[in-house]
Amino acid sequence: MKKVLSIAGSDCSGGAGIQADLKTFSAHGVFGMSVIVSVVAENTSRVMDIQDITPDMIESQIDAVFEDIEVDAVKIGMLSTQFCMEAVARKLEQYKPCNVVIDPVMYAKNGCPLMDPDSIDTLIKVVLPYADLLTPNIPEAEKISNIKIRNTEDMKIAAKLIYDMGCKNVLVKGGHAIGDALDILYDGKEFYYFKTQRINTKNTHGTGCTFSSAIASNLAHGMPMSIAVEQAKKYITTAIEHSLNIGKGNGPTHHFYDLYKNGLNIKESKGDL
Ligand SMILES: Nc1ncnc2c1ncn2[C@@H]1O[C@H](COP(=O)(O)OP(=O)(O)O)[C@@H](O)[C@H]1O
Ligand SMILES: Cc1ncc(COP(=O)(O)O)c(N)n1
Repeated sequence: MKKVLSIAGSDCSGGAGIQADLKTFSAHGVFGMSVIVSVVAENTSRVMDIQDITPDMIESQIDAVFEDIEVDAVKIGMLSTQFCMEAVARKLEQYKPCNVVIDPVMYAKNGCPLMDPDSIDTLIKVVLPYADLLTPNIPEAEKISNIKIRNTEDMKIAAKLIYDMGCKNVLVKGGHAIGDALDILYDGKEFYYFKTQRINTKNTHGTGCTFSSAIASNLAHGMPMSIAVEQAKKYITTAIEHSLNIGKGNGPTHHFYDLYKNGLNIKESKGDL
């Protein structure tokens, strides 16, 4: 069985962070593991409190996994401060895992900040170079590339600028754009386009977490990057189509193993199952 590690924050309401990652791993038939970087008291509407785990404890958790278990892919999510980033980067340098997918989480869907804005330089200089794939959404791509993204051409310019900062592939996600949900992958040579119709729902809590974990799972299964993204796009689209009206804010997406195994072809009604 392939083994995939998530290094991320804990979302007690279950829709994003480590919890979304582990659900996605199970749906993809990989063995999921988790290193908790921050404990976030959040729900579908707001972030109430954040407690960062100490850098020593982050490093110990990563040691505990790597000294014992071969890791086929790593997904990295919320890294709230420079100190968390440096701890994770030290361990990436030490263990040199393959298939590292980094989602540079900055805000929750409800707009609450999850990363200290002063840490952006550390994110770029210390963490980003370890990414086999970096998966910024549009606001994150704007912050990292330092350009304004207004259209597809701007997404491509940002992808190139971010690629030049040292990651091996960049996927600029268009969930925050208007119109079709278009994501653009750049591998330093070519652009690949992944497009679906926009689904009319507010229940998109955890979409970025789920998407990056699906990609990491597919890479662990041995898929080449563009195929891993293509398949993960199908997974996240179906998970959004069947997203759940849980909570008062942005509800979570739906992870359903049979949905994936059976070619994403399910008969159940949409909404709460
Ligand atoms: N309403 C939607 N309909 C269809 N796809 C969506 C929708 N919202 C987000 N997506 C897709 O979900 C994935 C996650 O993107 P995004 O929401 O931009 O990430 P993040 O959670 O990091 O903000 C992308 O593939 C994006 O295109
Ligand atoms: C612990 C944690 N990590 C990440 C996100 C962002 O989730 P997303 O961008 O996928 O909606 C979140 N809300 N909470």
